[in-house]
Amino acid sequence: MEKNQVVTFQDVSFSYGGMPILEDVSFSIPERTFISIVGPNAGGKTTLLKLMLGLLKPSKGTIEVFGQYPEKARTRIGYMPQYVQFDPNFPVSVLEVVLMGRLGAGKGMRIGPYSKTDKAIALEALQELEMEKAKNRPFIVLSGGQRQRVLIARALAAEPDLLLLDEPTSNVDMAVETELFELLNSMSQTITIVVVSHDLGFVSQYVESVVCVNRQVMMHPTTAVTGEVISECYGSNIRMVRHNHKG
Ligand SMILES: Nc1ncnc2c1ncn2[C@@H]1O[C@H](COP(=O)(O)OP(=O)(O)OP(=O)(O)O)[C@@H](O)[C@H]1O
Repeated sequence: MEKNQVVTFQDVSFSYGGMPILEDVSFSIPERTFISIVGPNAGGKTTLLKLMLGLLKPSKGTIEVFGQYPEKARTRIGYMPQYVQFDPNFPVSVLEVVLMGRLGAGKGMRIGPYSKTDKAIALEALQELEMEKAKNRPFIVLSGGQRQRVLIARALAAEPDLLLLDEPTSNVDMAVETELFELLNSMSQTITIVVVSHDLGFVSQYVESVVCVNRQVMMHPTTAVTGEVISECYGSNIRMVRHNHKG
């Protein structure tokens, strides 16, 4: 059966001030897929996610998420940014960090105490990432990898239909990275997952398609990612790291 498109970019260009970052970008992401955005540093990967979230506006072209303007669809999106700062003088607990994911969930922003349902969903998300035992610990005392799991749990607590993760495994070891990608892979049976990664060799074992971002955007099924495609995406400055495929 033909899948619906969750994200559609049509002839999109974007500049920061006068500096062009993306030019005439057209691609779409079908529902219930697991894809990765790859490309060289400063190629525009984070910018692409911010456009999907409606945090940035294109200078040209149109973007639709779930058939709406991105900012209207935001309550259906879970987002884990690349960098998250927490004030060490404000020792928020792990559970409180995950509960923040409930603030934008459902019908829109709201202020007020968290409900029992919010707490149950936040705990479930922590369980999924095997971090429930740390729920009362201050977030700032966690290791980099543990923090990353908690931040993924926060994105999941929004019960998103589209999950955007910006370099979610940059601080975790290979075993945890593998576990996380297996979890994301199984979650992509029901929701759409987009992961920004530097490690094309690793993500190729899990994702169905890669979106190569380097001013232009090209989408390829993982099976069609050849050496030629890689050098087109990264230019000649690429050092490929080979990973052993499972099975
Ligand atoms: N707020 C901003 N103002 C001006 N320029 C910006 C801003 N944010 C990003 N840029 C520039 O836009 C370009 C693309 O940045 P972006 O963060 O999208 O790249 P990226 O592919 O995610 O990079 P990386 O792999 O290093 O995380 C870079 O040259 C960056 O310096």
